[in-house]
Amino acid sequence: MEKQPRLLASQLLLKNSFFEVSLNGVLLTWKEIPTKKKRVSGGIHYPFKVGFCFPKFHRRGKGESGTSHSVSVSEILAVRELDVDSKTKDDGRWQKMPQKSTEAYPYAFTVSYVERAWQHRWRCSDVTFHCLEGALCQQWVQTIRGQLAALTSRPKHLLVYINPYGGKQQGKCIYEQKVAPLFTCASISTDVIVTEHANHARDHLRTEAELKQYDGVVCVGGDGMFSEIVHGLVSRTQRDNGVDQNSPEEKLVPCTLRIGIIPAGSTDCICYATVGINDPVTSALHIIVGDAQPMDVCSVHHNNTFLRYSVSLLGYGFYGDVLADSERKRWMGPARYDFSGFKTFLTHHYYEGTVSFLPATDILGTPRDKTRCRAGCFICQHNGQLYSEDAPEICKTDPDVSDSEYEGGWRVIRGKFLAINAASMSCACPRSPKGLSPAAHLADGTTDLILVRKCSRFNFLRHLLRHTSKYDQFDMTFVEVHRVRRFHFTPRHCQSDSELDLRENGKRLFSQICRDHPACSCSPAYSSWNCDGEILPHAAIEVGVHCQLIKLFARGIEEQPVFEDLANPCAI
Ligand SMILES: CCCCCCCCCCCCC/C=C/[C@@H](O)[C@H](COP(=O)(O)O)NC(C)=O
Ligand SMILES: Nc1ncnc2c1ncn2[C@@H]1O[C@H](COP(=O)(O)OP(=O)(O)O)[C@@H](O)[C@H]1O
Ligand SMILES: [Ca+2]
Repeated sequence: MEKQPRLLASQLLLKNSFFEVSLNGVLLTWKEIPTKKKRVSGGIHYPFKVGFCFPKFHRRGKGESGTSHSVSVSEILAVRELDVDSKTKDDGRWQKMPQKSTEAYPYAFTVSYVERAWQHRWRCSDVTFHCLEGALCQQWVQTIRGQLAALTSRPKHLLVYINPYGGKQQGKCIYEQKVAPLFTCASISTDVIVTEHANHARDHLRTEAELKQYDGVVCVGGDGMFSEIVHGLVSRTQRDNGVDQNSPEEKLVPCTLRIGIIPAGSTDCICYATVGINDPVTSALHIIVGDAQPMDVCSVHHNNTFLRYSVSLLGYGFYGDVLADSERKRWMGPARYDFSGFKTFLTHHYYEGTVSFLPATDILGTPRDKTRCRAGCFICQHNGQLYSEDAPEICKTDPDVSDSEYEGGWRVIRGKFLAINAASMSCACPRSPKGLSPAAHLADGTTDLILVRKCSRFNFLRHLLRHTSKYDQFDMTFVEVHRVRRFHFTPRHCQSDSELDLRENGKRLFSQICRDHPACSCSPAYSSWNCDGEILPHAAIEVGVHCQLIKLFARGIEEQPVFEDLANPCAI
């Protein structure tokens, strides 16, 4: 096969203007040639001259010499030659072209590329260049294709799971109308499974799927569906490597396949916090360009028995109660969380228990930082390396808290809590764009443990509302936050091993008591844990963070200085 040059430059026609079009292996650039200088090079290409430095991302500008655009080759989705025969056809696109141009420049190719739109959205744009000669047109197509083929991080074959009942039950339609056409455009082949029941995707991944043939797994659904994929992939990887998930101390083996999330759920917090928006087209484009974002995963155990993994929120008290209540209202769709949230806020239950945790003192960053985890995050890179070197788990003690004790580097806090939340990442979502722990990191090997102690309804409301404003939700006397590597929780009235199953017995018991005593303002002894949108069957749990156990087709939220909220920490 003829070797294609890496550098290519020609004068080509775009709409009704001539452009200097060049490709240098990194960027495709087209720059308008001022009208009076318009001429046709007749397809001669010449060595590319780099006279100025292009910015990293696609950019459009208008200088004295006309508009100029540049697109990173890594963000080109596809290139296709326009069929010469079709050019004579009477289709709308060609009708808009002046007759003279189409006749004079009968060969054309179209480049589809990523364009950045508002609020972290990505869109697919097309640009069509017209040439005088077929050979030149083909050379452009071949050269661009060659450079795309050299991008080894791009997936070619994907396994797709669709939850048809997630969110507003639009999963199938979203995939077919918005995502599949983009995959086809980028020559990605897929095997699609529409799930027939809960845990279908998890069990298929864990036992049946022939994973070797795929470059990634895509889930179309919400956080619960993503959680299924994580459980399937992580369990499969541990089984294949002979690792016992039941041992809380075991170091888990990272998964090699990346996971893509096409948001079609109710909260979509994992998608939102890793891409910056819950938008199916944006997510599809991140998959196509082959992005990779490592992520921490928490393992949750009860008495040395594995319960579940968590990637976003582990919440006891408020968020556990919201989830437990909302599960009975699935028919409401995403609005069930607003309804149950309001109801749970009014019940204002607190729960007694002991939280012990191993602070992550040997890392960069704290939960009160003003800096945020963003694309290319330095803290995640730094702490990730720290963990990969098997750093010893020795932590300094902090002598500053009256009701806490130290036990071998662990801190122990007993109290009455309205909420205990562990956020392994910010948990930003459309309801709270800054999230439960705005400074948490996606891949630093820690989780932010937020303890909200018993306080008045008014104060709790202030705390909740601060999740939706620029004010610091941790800057309140009844709230504390710790960046930890492990933690345990034991409810005060903890039962022995043959402990009651919370869902079956505990809830019934306490709701019964309260129904029998409607005037009683006491709180039930147990809440439940909300683990990425699933209820855990036990209240007493042990949690450990596994640094960068999985990878997503994402890159973290890209900086957008214009939209950045430089929060003023003044309290209301
Ligand atoms: C009175 C105003 C209150 C505003 C409080 C806003 C805080 C919102 C923070 C939400 C953090 C959600 C973390 C993600 C949890 C998901 O895993 C879970 C399951 O999501 P899914 O149904 O699978 O999409 N959703 C919920 C609400 O528990
Ligand atoms: N075909 C199916 N039928 C019923 N439940 C399913 C199906 N596929 C997946 N699920 C379950 O639906 C739950 C919610 O899915 P998810 O996609 O997260 O939507 P939502 O964000 O609305 O909760 C998940 O726990 C998942 O296990
Ligand atoms: Ca983390």
